Formats: sequence, C-alpha cells, structure tokens
Amino acid sequence: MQIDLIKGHGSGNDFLIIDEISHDYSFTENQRAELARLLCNRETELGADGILFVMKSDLAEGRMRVFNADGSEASMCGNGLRLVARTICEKYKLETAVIETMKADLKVGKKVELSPNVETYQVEISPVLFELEKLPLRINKPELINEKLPELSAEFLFTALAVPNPHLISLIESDILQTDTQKIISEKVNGPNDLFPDGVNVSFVKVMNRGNIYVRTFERGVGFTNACGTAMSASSLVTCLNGFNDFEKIIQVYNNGGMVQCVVHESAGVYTMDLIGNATYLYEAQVKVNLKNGSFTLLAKKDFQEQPAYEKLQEKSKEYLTDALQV
Ligand SMILES: N[C@H](CCC[C@H](N)C(=O)O)C(=O)O
Repeated sequence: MQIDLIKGHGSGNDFLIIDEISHDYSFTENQRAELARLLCNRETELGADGILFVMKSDLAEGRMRVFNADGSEASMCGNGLRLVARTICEKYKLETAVIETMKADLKVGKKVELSPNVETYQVEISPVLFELEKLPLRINKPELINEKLPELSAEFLFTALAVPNPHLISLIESDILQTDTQKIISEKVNGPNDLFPDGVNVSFVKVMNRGNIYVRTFERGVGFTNACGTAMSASSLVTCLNGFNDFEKIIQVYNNGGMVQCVVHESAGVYTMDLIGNATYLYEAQVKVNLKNGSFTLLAKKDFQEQPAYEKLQEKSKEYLTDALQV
C-alpha cells in the first residue's frame, strides 16, 4: 500500500501524521498497529514516537487515534493533539475546532506563536481522573496522591492519575535525574507486573521555581521521549496540588525537547488543563508499505523548513534549563 504522511513534532515528541480525511485509506486494526511498529522504528528512514491517524468524525471537525511505537493504542496524546489540531484547522481554515478522541471530544485552537515562525496550538487535556481503577493501578486504595508505593521505591512519593491515559508522577530533586532510578521504575511498571497491568507513563518532575518546572517522562509503549504532553499537563496539576504552582496561571514546562506552557483549571473539584506548544512539521513523505514482509520503501520526502525556527525556541529553553537545573 502507498501512504502519504507528514512527520511532525510537539516539543520534540515526534509523530507520523496519516490524514485519512484527504486519502481513502482503509486500515484494519491490526494494520494500524503493524504500521506503527514498522514506520516508527528508528532504524528505518522514518522513525517516530508514534503514529497519529487523523480521521473523519460524526461528532467533531476531526478525530485522532494515537498508536505508540510498540503498536499499542493510547486514549490520548497531548503533543500529538496539537499536530492534529494544526492539520484540521489548516484543512478547514479554522482558528478553533473540536477533535474527537477515544474518551473525550476536546477543544483545540491556534494561538499566538511561542517564538517567531513556530506554529503554536492549544489543546484541552481532559478528563482528569484520580480513581485508581481508571489507570488501572492495582493497590488496595481508592487514590494515590503524594504517597509511597513501597513496591517501587522506599523513598519517593507518587501521584497516580489518568488524563485520561495513565500517569505516575513523582516530584524529585535534580540529583535523582542523574541516576537510572526513573528507568528502573519505568521498566518495572511497563513490563509484566501486578501494579499496572496496562503499563503507565512515568514522570519525574523538578520544580525549578514558581511558574517553571522540568518534566522527564518514560512513556508507556515508547520509552524515554523528549516530551510527553499529557505527562507535562498532569505534572503541572500535581505541582499545583502541592502548592508549588498556581491554578489559572501559565506554568512554563521545560523538557528535553524544548518548552510548552500549561494552565491548570479547577472548578467545583473538576480539573482540566490547557496545553500550549508548538506543532512543527518536519517533512512530508510518501512510502510504499509491504506489511506481509514488514518492509517499506521511501518514495519521496520534502522538508517543510520549519525546524530552524523551532530550534531557536529550543535553544532559549535549554539556556534556562541549564541554569536552573545545573545540568
Ligand atoms: N505513551 C502514551 C501515549 C502518548 C502520549 C504522549 N506522547 C503525549 O504527548 O501525551 C500512552 O501510552 O499513554
């Protein structure tokens, strides 16, 4: 099968965008997973953290399905949703839209550029759920907010929440980031384990100062990524709950891919987040895929020339990070 795609990224979390609205592709469920495993493989000419399938919706201007690089489907993807928001807004010449996702129809919109010539979008992150069966996390408690998980660590406090994909978050000091603690814990809960039968995205968060945090995430179905949008949003909420940040105020969230902004809203005990960040296109490509023998040929590839502008934003973010984290 021949597939046209765009490779893009949100804060360095990169995806292959397959637009099923403009093309009459008809993928089976198995083919979607196989395409993710094949095309996201970083030993090929493509490679990515996942695939975003952009589809028609009966409920909204468009629909996003997200598949991790290991072929597993996730209910949500914050960085990916910004890329889908751009795809839909540009397709229908809209400033705002609603995108159907597995568990919610989410508001998206084009925003003032974070940095010159950096396409910037805002996406809604919702619902936010603390009930442990929503992750699921199999322990004998209804919630886990700033508590120990002795099976994972004798010292760290964790918060578990679904936004709605599952996240396990710990606020840590910088020196922990220099150790392989996060890797060990993440591989444990994303392999065969009794705590998280479906796996979980694991984030270590450093509060740099009020209004500025750093988040590093080991993503379920991928591994360490430059950034994870839902994780950065969930982490922002956790820092607000701990009094390190303010609800309704912009939080600068730094990560290994650059920086995004997050605003945490609370109304009558219900939380939602707005995630604002780049939606950068890297190149468009055409591939000829043979799923029977698990191979593909790159037929064409053309750069969008947007990355240099993004790298200026990334450079600014790195300066701040280096200073704040002493990394
Ligand atoms: N790995 C995640 C899906 C992608 C989320 C991430 N890339 C984001 O930007 O939110 C999961 O399995 O729940």
